Amino acid sequence: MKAIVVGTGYVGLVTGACLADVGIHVACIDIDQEKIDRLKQGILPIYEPGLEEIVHRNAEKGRLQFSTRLDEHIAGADAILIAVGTPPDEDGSADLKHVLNVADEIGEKLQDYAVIATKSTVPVGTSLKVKAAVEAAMNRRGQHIPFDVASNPEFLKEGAAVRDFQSPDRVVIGTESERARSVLEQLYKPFQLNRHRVIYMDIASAEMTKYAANAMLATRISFMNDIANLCEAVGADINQVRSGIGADPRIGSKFLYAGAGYGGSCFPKDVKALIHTGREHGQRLRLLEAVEAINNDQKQLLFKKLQAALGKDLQGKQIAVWGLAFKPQTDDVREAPALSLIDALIKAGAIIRAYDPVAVEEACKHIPHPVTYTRDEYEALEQADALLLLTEWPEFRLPDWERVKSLMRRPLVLDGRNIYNPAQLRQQGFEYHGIGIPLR
Ligand SMILES: NC(=O)c1ccc[n+]([C@@H]2O[C@H](COP(=O)([O-])OP(=O)(O)OC[C@H]3O[C@@H](n4cnc5c(N)ncnc54)[C@H](O)[C@@H]3O)[C@@H](O)[C@H]2O)c1
Ligand SMILES: O=c1ccn([C@@H]2O[C@H](COP(=O)(O)OP(=O)(O)O[C@H]3O[C@H](CO)[C@@H](O)[C@H](O)[C@H]3O)[C@@H](O)[C@H]2O)c(=O)[nH]1
Repeated sequence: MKAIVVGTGYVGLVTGACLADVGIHVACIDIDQEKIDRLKQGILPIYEPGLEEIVHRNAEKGRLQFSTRLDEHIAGADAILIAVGTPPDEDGSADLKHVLNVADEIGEKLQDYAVIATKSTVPVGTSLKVKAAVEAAMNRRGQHIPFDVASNPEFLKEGAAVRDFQSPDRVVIGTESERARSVLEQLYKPFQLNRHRVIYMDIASAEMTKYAANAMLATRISFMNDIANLCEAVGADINQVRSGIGADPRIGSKFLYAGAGYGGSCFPKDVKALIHTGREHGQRLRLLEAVEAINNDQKQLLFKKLQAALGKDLQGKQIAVWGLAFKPQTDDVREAPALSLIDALIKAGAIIRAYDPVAVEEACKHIPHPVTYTRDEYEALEQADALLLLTEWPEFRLPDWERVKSLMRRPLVLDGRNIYNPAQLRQQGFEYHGIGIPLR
């Protein structure tokens, strides 16, 4: 089989590499010449556990190619997967220009039958727009090559992307064509070894499934953050409450962690886009409006906690930040709580020393302010008035607390991911604040 993946970012590169790894011939296409040149030299644009080895192995075998030229690879492709970005437009809607540009290019270059499947997260109706754009481009060149469109949303999580792709909970395929269904069935067949389910549905439902899944997960997080803040006010402990409710199989124990708010390239943008779709159709999604508002507040919660502990004026205060990525095991800082918090702190006159095991390079691109990035977590603590833990990297879990205390000016710990034991830290002389953890 031969597949083309257009867009070689988090989704495209993981998809291309994992498909090549089961023997499919894959060409990963991107418009970013530098990204493609580096990939050809074996340099990956992202940090994702396990990915580099798969890319290198399959590139060496010649099964995985990288190019900016769709026309040079399109002949004989059974499936063309669109995996370009769909960033939020000014009004919150998903910007489809990259997806439709790709559709247009496919229409110009297609030589024989292929299934054109959209893996990007796109609003209901986009696959039909893709179809129309491909047809329009073919009309312009006066040729009619048969093709089908399908919606094939991706559910991988960053930091566990390879595992999620190779062993998915489900693969959703939305198509109205038997031929397309059979091509995509073949494409994903090698992964059925991993007990996953392929769920077929109509195109609109597949497109909606992706947004509904992310919106549901974001809702759980905002719900827990709201309850956490109440726990703190009434003297209850969100961690104990989480264990208590998560034991009910109707609720389940996953995705119930209170914290400094959800970030990443998906939840914030997809919740926004779904709210926008609702408005467009006269169906206000009031629950999701609240989910978004709670999350925006939650991202500033540690700022308020810091002011409560150190006083309103943060001018000249030295703040150590542990973790910049929006979650562990990734270098992605898009919409990371660390970004908005550092912005607010610097505007308030605070001085930041930050450490992250892999995300510093990305953070530098996104944080316009002067921040001192340190070589390890201890260096960030020198003369600090407070430590903010923002990403639960494994290496932050068991620090040498005596050393931490000796380096800091004031032993104040604000744990934005609830990874530390409050009683133990308080016993060791720290002032500890978590999210939804009683003050004493
Ligand atoms: N990142 C995730 O964890 C994740 C998971 C599931 C779904 N998604 C969705 O998948 C889509 C892609 O997300 P991502 O994080 O991989 O994006 P990304 O920004 O990492 O990568 C997108 C790539 O597309 C390329 N591109 C843009 N226009 C192009 C064109 N016309 N031709 C060829 N390449 C082009 C860009 O240069 C970039 O390399 C989005 O819709 C996102 O919502 C993302
Ligand atoms: O209990 C939890 C779980 C997660 N988070 C936060 O939620 C954000 C998103 O985490 P996660 O979902 O693990 O990462 P993503 O890589 O953004 O993955 C989500 O977004 C992808 C893109 O659409 C989907 O494919 C995935 O299924 C979906 O989990 C991060 O900031 C986490 O810190 C919490 O605060 N509490």
